[in-house]
Amino acid sequence: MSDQTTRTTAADPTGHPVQAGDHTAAVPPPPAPTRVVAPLPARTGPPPTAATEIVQPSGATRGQAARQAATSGHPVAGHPAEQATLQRIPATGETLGPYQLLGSLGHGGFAHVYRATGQGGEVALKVLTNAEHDSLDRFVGEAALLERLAGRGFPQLVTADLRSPTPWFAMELVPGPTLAQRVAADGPLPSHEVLRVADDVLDALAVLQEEHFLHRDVKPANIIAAPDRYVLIDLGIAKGHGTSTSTHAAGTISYMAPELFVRKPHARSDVYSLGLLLIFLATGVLPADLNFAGRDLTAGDVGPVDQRLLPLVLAMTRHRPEDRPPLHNLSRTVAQLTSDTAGLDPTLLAAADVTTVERGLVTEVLTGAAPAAVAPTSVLASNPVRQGEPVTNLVYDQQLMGRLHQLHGDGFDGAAEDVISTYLSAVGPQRAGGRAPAEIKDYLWAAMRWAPAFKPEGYADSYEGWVAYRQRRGLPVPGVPTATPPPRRQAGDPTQRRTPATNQQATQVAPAFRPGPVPGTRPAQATAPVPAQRPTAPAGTQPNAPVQPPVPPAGPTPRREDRDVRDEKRRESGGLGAVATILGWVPRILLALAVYQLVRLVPGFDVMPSAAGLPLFAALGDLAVTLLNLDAVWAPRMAELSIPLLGIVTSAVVNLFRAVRTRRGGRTWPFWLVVVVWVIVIAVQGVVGYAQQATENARESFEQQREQIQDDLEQGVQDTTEDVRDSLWESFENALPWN
Ligand SMILES: Nc1ncnc2c1ncn2[C@@H]1O[C@H](COP(=O)(O)OP(=O)(O)OP(=O)(O)O)[C@@H](O)[C@H]1O
Repeated sequence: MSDQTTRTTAADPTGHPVQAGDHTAAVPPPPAPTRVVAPLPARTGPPPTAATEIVQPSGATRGQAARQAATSGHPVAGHPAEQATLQRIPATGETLGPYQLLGSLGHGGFAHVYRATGQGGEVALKVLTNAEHDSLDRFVGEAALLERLAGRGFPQLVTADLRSPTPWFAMELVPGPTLAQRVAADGPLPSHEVLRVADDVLDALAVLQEEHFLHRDVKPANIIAAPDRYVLIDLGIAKGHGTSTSTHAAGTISYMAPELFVRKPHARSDVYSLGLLLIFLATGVLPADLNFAGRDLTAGDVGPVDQRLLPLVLAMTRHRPEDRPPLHNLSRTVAQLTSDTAGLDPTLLAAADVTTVERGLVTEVLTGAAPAAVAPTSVLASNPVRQGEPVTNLVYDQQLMGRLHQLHGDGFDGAAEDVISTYLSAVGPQRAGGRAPAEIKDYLWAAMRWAPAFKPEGYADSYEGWVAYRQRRGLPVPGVPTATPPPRRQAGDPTQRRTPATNQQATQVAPAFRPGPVPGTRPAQATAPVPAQRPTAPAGTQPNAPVQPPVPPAGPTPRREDRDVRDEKRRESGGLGAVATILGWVPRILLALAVYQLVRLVPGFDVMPSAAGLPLFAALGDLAVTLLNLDAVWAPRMAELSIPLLGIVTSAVVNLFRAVRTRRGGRTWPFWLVVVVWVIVIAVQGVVGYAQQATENARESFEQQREQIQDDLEQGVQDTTEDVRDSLWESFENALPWN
C-alpha cells in the first residue's frame, strides 16, 4: 500500500469528505458513503507538478521525458505521437494499494482496467496509463463522478489512490461480456433484449443527466451485460486523449452524434448514440454514416429492425438534436413497447421542447457555466469533444470531411489520399500524429463506416481524375472555375442529390457537399504556414500532385465561421440560394412599407403618399376587386390589404426554399412581423377611420340641423311676411272707399 493511501477516510466515520487536497483514500470495500474522491484543487496555471509528474519507466518524470524529447528533437521511442505520453503499465501480479492485479479486463488509450483482489473481494481496478497533461484531472473527474452516481446504472466506486505515481481507482467488478463481445459471439439480440438494454441505459443516462453530465461515449463496448442488468461504464471521456492507441477510437466516432462533429454537444447527443447502438444490437450492423448527409435515417437505412422498434430508433437518431425525444419520453416508449398490452403513444417520439433538467445541462455544463459544486468533476464536460487526439481529431474538420465525403460519394476513394496529403501539408503532419495519408484514409473510412466506392469508368482514381469527372459533367469543383455552367436544377430536387450511375454501391448517396475552399483552408486549429494555392494541373498531368490549398486565415472567430458556413451554403445551393436570398428581402421590404403606412396615420404625416397607391399594389387591389366581384370602391382597401398578403405569401415561399435547402424549418419571424405590423396598421386605421367617420357624421348632422333651423327660420319669416302682407292687403282693400 502506498504511504499516501494510509491517510484513509476510514478514520472519518461521519461520512464527511476527506481533507481538502487529499486525493487518496483506502476505504475497505464495500464502500461507506464516505467521499472517496476529493476534487483536485482548481487550477489556473500549469498543472502542479506534485500531482502530475508521473514516473516514466526510465525513472525520468513525464516532464523530464517530454523535455528530453523536445530538446533532442526525437520522441522517447516508438510512434512520435504516442510515446512521450505513455506511462508505466502495471503487470499482472503487481500490487496497487490494497489490491493485487489478477488480470487485464481491457484497455483504451487512456487507462488499463484489471480484475484485482483485495480485502473486500474482487474489484475492477482502473489505472491511468496516459500521461498527457490533463489526463490526471480527467481521471480524477471520472472517479469523482462514479462516486456521485453511487452505482445507479454505473459501477459503484470502491476506493481510489489518485496521487500514487500510478493513479488508480477501484470499482465494482461487473461480471459479464460487453455488448460488443456479446454481439460478436452470438449475433444480434432479440427485440425484447434490445428493449431491456434501452431501458437500463436510458435510466443510467437519466441519472447522469440529473448530475448535469453527458456520457458522450455510448457504444456496445461500454455496456456490460451483467446477468441481471446492463451497466454503462467508461465515464472517462478523456480516454484516448492525446494518443491514438485506443483500440476503439473508430468505434467511438461511429456512434457520435452529428452535432459533436461540429463541437456543439447537445443534451440529446447521447440519445443519438443510444439509437445507433440499439440498431446495432438489433441487426448486428451499423447503418451507413449520415453525419455529412445532413438527413434523418429512414427505414431503408437501418436494415431488418423489428417493426415495433423502428419508430423508436428512427426518432432517437434524428439528425437535429432538438428533434430527438427527451430521455423520459423514450423511457415511457420503451415501457410501452415492453408491455404486451399498452399501445404506442406516437406523441412521445415527437420532437419536444427542452426539459428543465436538459436546460440545466445545457446552461450549466455545455456552456461551461457550471456551478462551483460541479466544477471539480466537470472536466469531463468541459471538453465536449476530444481535442488534440490525432487522427480522431480530423473528423471534426468539416472542410476535410465534407470534401472526403464528396469524393466518396462520387466514387473516388483513391483521391482521398491526395486530399489528405494536401490537407496535412496545410495544417502540419502533427495534426494527424505523423500518420501517413493512406493510414489516415483507412482510419477515417472505418470511422465513418464508408464502404469502398466504385469509381466511374474512364477516370483515374486521383484528385485530378475526380476534377476531370466533375468538369466533364459540368459539376462544380472546389477551387477550380467551372468550365461549363452547372446543369439546371430540377424542380422537386432542390438539393440536387446525385448518385453516380457507376457508383451505386458506394456507402451513401452523394450528399451534394458543395464546393468550397480546398480542405485545410479553415482548419479549426491550423497554425502551420501554408503554401499559396496553385492551379490544378490539367487531368492527366502530374497525376498525384494535389492542389495546394490557400493560406488558412489565422484563428477565425466562431461568428466569422458561422458567416462562412452561411456563405458556403448559399454558394452550395447556387441559383436556388440566390432566389431564396432575393425573396428573403421581400418580407422585409413589405415590413418597411407597413411601418411607413403606420407613420402616415400620425396627424400631419397623412400628406405622405400611400404605399397602397404604388402601381403593384393598386393593380393587386384591382385584381382582388375583379376576382372577388366587389364594388369598385373597395379597390383602395384591397390595395392596402395586398401588402401584408404579399408578405405572407413570400414568407411562406422563402421558408419553403429554406426548408428544402437546409432541411430545416425556415425562419418565420419576418412573416409574423409583417402580419403583426399590418394588424396594427389596420387596427389604427380602423380607430382613426372610425373617429374620422364619427366626426364627419357629427359635422354632417350638425350641418343638417343648422340648415334645417335656417330653413325653418326662413320659412317662418317668409310665412309671417306673407301673413302680414296678406293681412295688410286685406285691411287696405277693406279700407278702400268703394268697398
Ligand atoms: N467495472 C467493470 N467491471 C468489469 N469490467 C470492466 C469494468 N470497467 C471496465 N471494464 C472492462 O475494461 C474495459 C476498458 O474499460 P474502459 O472502457 O472504462 O477503459 P478506457 O481506457 O476508458 O477504454 P476505452 O478507450 O475503450 O473507452 C472495458 O471494455 C471492460 O471490458
